[in-house]
Amino acid sequence: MDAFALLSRGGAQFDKKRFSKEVSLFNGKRKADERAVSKLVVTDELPAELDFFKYAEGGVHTGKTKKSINSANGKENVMEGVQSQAEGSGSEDVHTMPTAHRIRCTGDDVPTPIAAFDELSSRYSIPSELLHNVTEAGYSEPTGVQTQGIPVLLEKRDLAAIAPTGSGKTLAYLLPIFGLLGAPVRSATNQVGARALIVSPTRELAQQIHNEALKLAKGRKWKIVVLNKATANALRDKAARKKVDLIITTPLSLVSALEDGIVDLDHIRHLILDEADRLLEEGFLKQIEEILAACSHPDLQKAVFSATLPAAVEAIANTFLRQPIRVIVGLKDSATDTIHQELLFCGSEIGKLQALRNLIAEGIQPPVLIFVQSIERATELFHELLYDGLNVDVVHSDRSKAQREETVRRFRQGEVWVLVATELMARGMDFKGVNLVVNYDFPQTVQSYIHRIGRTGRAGRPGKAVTYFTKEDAPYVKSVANVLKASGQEVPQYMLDLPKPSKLKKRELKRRPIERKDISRAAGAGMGRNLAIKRRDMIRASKRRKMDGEKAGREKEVALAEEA
Ligand SMILES: Nc1ncnc2c1ncn2[C@@H]1O[C@H](COP(=O)(O)OP(=O)(O)OP(=O)(O)O)[C@@H](O)[C@H]1O
Repeated sequence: MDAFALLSRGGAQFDKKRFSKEVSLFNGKRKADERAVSKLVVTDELPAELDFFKYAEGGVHTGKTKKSINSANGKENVMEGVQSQAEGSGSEDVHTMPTAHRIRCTGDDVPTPIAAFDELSSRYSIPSELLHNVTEAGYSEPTGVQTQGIPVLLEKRDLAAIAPTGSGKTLAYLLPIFGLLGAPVRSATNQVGARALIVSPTRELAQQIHNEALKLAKGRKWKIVVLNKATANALRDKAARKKVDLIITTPLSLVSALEDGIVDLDHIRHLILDEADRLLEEGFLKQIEEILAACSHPDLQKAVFSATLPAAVEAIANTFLRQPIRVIVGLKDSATDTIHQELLFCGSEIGKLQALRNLIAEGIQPPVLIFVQSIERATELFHELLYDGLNVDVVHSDRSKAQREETVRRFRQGEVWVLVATELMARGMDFKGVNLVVNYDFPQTVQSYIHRIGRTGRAGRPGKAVTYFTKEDAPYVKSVANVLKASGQEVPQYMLDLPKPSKLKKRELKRRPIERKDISRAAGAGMGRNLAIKRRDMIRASKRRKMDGEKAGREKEVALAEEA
């Protein structure tokens, strides 16, 4: 289908005349030679540059047949195939899913899964308005993680849920929370304050969860608050605080609200850690410990959710989960199988830029998300693509909250077709129609790879992910190549034969990304002097315009705040 028709289906409007240049770009009508880029030769054999390892034989790994991107029955079902498997000791209950979901479930007294949302009213007295809102959202049947996760949470059990990106984990915890919150408390004397808490690693994700929660709670008078400066101010009023039912927050916002004494977690009964493996990593762990300590209710129910949960992090989770039930959908730490994945050796930084320009020249379907490893590189690549005349924007943590929100909004609406992003956008963000993810910079961990590419191929839709690597990344390629292999994708054998990185090297990479040549320097390298000067001037002018725009925006914000 035509990319623009596809985007317009989601309500976005495109002025093809005004953006005729971009339209031709995205439709692949622009001649490749106009772009003065040399074509990269994609090879299945070990590139000479990588032969310093002196061991790998070339050839495509053909041990597995490639899975089709759509499910075999053509239904928009997130999961396919039945594969239930016992894990752990024989004393644990193991559920065999009667439906077409690959689920492994361990723990004591595992609740029976649901086959349909309707069952929730008879089994758990879930209010009809809630189920009506589920139907209104277009969810006709529960996804794998929902079939098992929802009853586990409704039976007030602790839960560790690991399910692929885009498989509906948000609803798997929101629906039970609303089911357990009961009727909204209206009388001031009975109000105790927040009874449920959802923690997510980024503001953007917290905001997205908030939007989903509002949709699901439509018609019910629960007070749902996403913590930010404005709401924190409002919560200084004790009476306002008592009215809150559910708080959604990042760890940092919550800890500073706790320190300011404007949030009280004594009555929290349900705590969800979304993207739990990220939250339990160094950097967030201390804050999570503070939050756990502040949730002092004896009946506190805790649940962790993620698409990835490495064993070491799960061990940390198990220190605070009480007799948890563990639900794994699909293969643990694997990519969603509706994503077609490619790994591309580009030789050098110049090669990466050429590869991206080739890809664009050949025609790509927006929306496209491009990941880089740092704020500087995001800015550089953004300016390169802007210079190329693309409808592009950039999002990273150095941009103001208002700018970040606006960029995300415009990307969702289809007003921005290519978004350059840092790791900030890698987790949880639900951009429904993303057709392509490009890992311009090789991800620092396998988990990062899985989450980044998981921005496409969501809710059973097909998607594509291309990952570039250079000689410098070669030591880390094998782990990602194994993810491709596990998802049934074709992988050149030499990638699988590369040596594993040592634990030390992995730790180093996790701490600090690989040093790379600047994108702008790489961009200038292949050009004539005059072209390079012209390019530099254009980028400078665009930076100036952007800074002027941002300054004006900030002044407007201040003026508005003062008016308020
Ligand atoms: N039962 C359902 N049927 C169809 N679509 C659903 C269902 N439940 C959720 N979805 C849709 O699936 C998409 C992905 O859901 P969600 O964002 O919760 O995924 P996730 O598993 O949390 O992904 P990630 O690991 O990336 O955070 C959303 O657009 C959501 O609206």
